[in-house]
Amino acid sequence: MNAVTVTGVHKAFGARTVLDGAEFAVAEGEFVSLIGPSGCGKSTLFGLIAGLDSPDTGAVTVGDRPAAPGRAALMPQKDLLFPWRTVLGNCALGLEVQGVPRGEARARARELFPAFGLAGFEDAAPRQLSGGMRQRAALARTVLQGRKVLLLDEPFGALDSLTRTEMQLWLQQVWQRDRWTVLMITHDVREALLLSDRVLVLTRRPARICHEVTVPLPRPRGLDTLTSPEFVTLEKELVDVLHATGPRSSALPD
Ligand SMILES: Nc1ncnc2c1ncn2[C@@H]1O[C@H](COP(=O)(O)OP(=O)(O)OP(=O)(O)O)[C@@H](O)[C@H]1O
Repeated sequence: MNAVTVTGVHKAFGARTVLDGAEFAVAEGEFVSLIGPSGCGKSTLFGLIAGLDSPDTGAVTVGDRPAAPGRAALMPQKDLLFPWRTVLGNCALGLEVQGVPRGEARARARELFPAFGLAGFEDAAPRQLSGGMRQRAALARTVLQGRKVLLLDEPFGALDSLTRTEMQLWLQQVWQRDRWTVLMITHDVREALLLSDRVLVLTRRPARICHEVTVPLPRPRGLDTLTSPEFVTLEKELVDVLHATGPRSSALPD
């Protein structure tokens, strides 16, 4: 069974059509990246899969049921850690909102801290964390919600390139251990290829999927993967497709 199925989805906000026939499926345990021009509708698509909004026409299913809040866990672009809660309190928040008693929620969150590189920072305030640690905390909070599907909206977009590479390798490692189904939005072709089983390219707005790349590179992938001939060939293919999707950003007004 597919973990996510998007079928013939159209979505408009007023006169602005954002998605026009978006269609794809993600298998259980698969890591798929979405890449496309700025403003083309990627976050809108995530909102539909997270059940925060509905398509005008078409269907979105998560597992065997229509998308609805609580079926997929969304990690938004900004980490949204509450400054007045400790790191542990922030990570446990999703569980507490689901009604898990506070002590149990915190105990379950605490278990993740070593693998997420946060051990020793349980009682710290979010402002005491580095950018990479904040993103790992936000991801821990997302994972702790216990959903089968994770929607990661540019999780490393704000990080410097060294931290970003470290985080990519770390994410691959925890994903290989736990095999969540992941859909990740990124603007970074190398990040998409390094982490994904498949990369889907969206057109500029109104968006649909215009290209798909399967990434057959063996895992675990490391820094040497980035310079392998297979990787470089796929990178060129994706860059060429992205350039062909249109010269102007979809974020510009109509
Ligand atoms: N709730 C809304 N009401 C009106 N317009 C919206 C709404 N949400 C998104 N849009 C518009 O839909 C378009 C797509 O936005 P979206 O955030 O999905 O793009 P994106 O591909 O995720 O962008 P980026 O790559 O820059 O993050 C934009 O033109 C945006 O202004």
